Amino acid sequence: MMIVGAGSIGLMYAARLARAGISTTLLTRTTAQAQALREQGITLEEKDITSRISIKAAALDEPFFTSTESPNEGLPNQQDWIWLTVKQPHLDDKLLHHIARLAAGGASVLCLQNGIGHMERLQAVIPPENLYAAVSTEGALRVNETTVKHTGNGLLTFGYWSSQEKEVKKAQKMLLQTLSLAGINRELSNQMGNRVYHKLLINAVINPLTAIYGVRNGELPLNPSRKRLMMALHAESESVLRAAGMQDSENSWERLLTICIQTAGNESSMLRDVSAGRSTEVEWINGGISALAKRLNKPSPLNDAMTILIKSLVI
Ligand SMILES: NC(=O)C1=CN([C@@H]2O[C@H](COP(=O)(O)OP(=O)(O)OC[C@H]3O[C@@H](n4cnc5c(N)ncnc54)[C@H](OP(=O)(O)O)[C@@H]3O)[C@@H](O)[C@H]2O)C=CC1
Ligand SMILES: CC(C)(CO)C(=O)C(=O)O
Repeated sequence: MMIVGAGSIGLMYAARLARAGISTTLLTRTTAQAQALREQGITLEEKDITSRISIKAAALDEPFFTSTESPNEGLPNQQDWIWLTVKQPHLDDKLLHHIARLAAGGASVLCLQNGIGHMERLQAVIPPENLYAAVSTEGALRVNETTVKHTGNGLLTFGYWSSQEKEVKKAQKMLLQTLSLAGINRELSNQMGNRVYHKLLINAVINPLTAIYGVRNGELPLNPSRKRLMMALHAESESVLRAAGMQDSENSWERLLTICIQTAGNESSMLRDVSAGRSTEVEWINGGISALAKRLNKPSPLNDAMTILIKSLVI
C-alpha cells in the first residue's frame, strides 16, 4: 500500500495497515515529516489504547520518486494500491502528475476525498479500470506530524468510479482481504456515484453551518433557527442532487439528524479548517452543488451563499 498524504485520514489508515503487518509506505509533502515518521513511527491514539507503529515514509518529491533515469524503479505495480488522502485544495496539477507517474505501472488509485470534482480530474490521468472512489465514515484527527487520534469507527466503501467497469478484479479482492486483516470495516459498491452524493448531502449541510456558527455537530440542530436553515439547505441540496441522479434519498433529513447525534462531540472538518485559518473544501462541497445546479439550470442560492460566506471567513 502506498498512501499519499500523511494527514488525519492518511496517518490513521497507514497505522492500522502497518500494525497488521501489511507493507505500507506513506508519501508526505515535506521531507521533515517523512524523516520524523521514519524515526518515530506513527503514534495511534485509540479509545482504550495508544500504540506506536513503525512505518516506511518518503517525501513525494524525493529523488527516489521523481527519477527520470530509471522511471519505474520502486514504483507500485499492478498488485498495489495508491491511496490518495490529501484534501481537495491540495490536488493541483503537480500532484496529479505525481499520481499519474506513480500509477503508471498499473496500480489502482483509491480516492478518499469528500466533495465532488476531483474524480473528473483524476479520470483525465488514470485509466478507468484502475480508478476507484471511496467514502469513509471513520473519524481521524492528526495531533502532530507523527500522532493521530482515531476519533470514531466507521465504514470504508469503495468501488470503480466509472459505471462502465463491472469486473471484480484480483486487486479488489486483495484490498477487501487486506482491510479485513487490518480490522478495517469495508464494503465494495458498484454505485459509488450515488455514495459520493449521499456523503456530499451530509457535508453540504453540517460542514458550512458548523463552521459559520462555530458549534460542534451535535449543537447544530438544537437551536430552532439554525435547524430551519439546516432544513432549507438540505432541501435545496437534495433537490439538486436528485436532479443530478442521486437515488435512495428518502429519509435523508432523518439520517442527517442521526449523524449530528452520532458525531455530536466532533468539530466538523470545515470548522477545524476555518479555526486554523486553512483553506477549506467548500468549493468542492457547496460549490460543487452550485456547479451541478448551474449545469441543470436549477437555482442554488443557499449553496452559493455558503461558498461565499465560508471563503470570506478564511482570508
Ligand atoms: N479526517 C477525517 O476524519 C475524514 C476526512 N475525509 C476526507 O479525506 C481527505 C483528507 O482529509 P484529512 O486527512 O482530514 O486532511 P488533512 O489536512 O489532515 O491531511 C491532508 C494531508 O495531505 C498532505 N498533502 C498536501 N499536499 C500534498 C502533496 N502535494 N503531497 C503529499 N501530501 C500532501 C498534507 O500535508 P501538509 O500537512 O504537510 O500540508 C496533509 O498531511 C479530505 O478530502 C477529507 O474531506 C473523509 C472522511 C473522514
Ligand atoms: C460527517 C462529518 C460532518 C463529521 O464531522 C464530516 O465528514 C466532516 O466533518 O467533514
